Amino acid sequence: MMNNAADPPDANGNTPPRTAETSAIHAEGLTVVRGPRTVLRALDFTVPRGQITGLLGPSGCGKSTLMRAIVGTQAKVTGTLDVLGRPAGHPTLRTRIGYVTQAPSVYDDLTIRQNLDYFAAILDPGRSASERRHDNVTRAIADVDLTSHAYSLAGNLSGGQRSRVSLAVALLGTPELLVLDEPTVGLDPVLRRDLWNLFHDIAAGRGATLLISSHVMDEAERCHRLLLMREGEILADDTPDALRTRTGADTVEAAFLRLVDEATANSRKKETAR
Ligand SMILES: Nc1ncnc2c1ncn2[C@@H]1O[C@H](COP(=O)(O)OP(=O)(O)OP(=O)(O)O)[C@@H](O)[C@H]1O
Repeated sequence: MMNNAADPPDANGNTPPRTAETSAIHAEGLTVVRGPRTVLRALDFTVPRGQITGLLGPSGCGKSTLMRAIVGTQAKVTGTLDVLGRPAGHPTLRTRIGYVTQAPSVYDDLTIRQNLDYFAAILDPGRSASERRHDNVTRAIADVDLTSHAYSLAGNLSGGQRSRVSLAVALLGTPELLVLDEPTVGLDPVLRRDLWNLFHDIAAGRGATLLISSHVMDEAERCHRLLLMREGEILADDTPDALRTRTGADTVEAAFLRLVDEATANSRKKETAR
């Protein structure tokens, strides 16, 4: 069962601002079991609003599972997981969150505009909404800088353009939270840089919160905050600067490796003490 976090009054009896107002995501003791395995183990973390938080860690550490829990599509989730002030999976969150999975659903035999028209019709159905849908589709295509390709078949696009179509789909409902699962995978350095600039424009321009996973550590440097994961646990929840300072490392990658070594040494010590 998931429960909803409530903030207790402070020493003066005042109720502090609800976590929902200051954070986009708040987790306490978040645990996910998949098949026979506990894939996420009692995670505690907060993702602030209006910033880009990077979710980084090696393949298989549980990034996608965590994202699925946040967007409400993951089974066997226990602990507290609040998203935009509601328990994850709450029906009112559907239009407030944009989610792009690792295997984006872009139809190759439709144009960019037709792809977006299709998803807009699912999100905002009915004849009376057709003008609003048209405007939203035009805006989402412009947001990802694909206006000049709007009538190109998706099958003829480059990898970077396809990623931007998926992002446009996620932007259709003007979501407050964007959850992007490895959006830059397989892209060359120039396209990756362009996409990251776009993420920053979205965060700054709309005050949206972005949670972006990656296993490429140099992308960590582009985030406001980082959640570093390893084997279903969070190793660090901090800014890139604070992480480098705390570990005495020059890069986030080196900081991550030091934290991994520390965690391994600690678990060895615990095993020897048993
Ligand atoms: N249906 C399942 N049953 C059991 N275990 C699963 C299932 N799906 C995934 N897992 C395991 O859960 C762990 C976390 O998977 P997840 O996809 O969340 O990792 P990830 O960090 O997103 O990896 P990647 O970067 O490769 O996508 C992995 O060890 C995986 O083997």
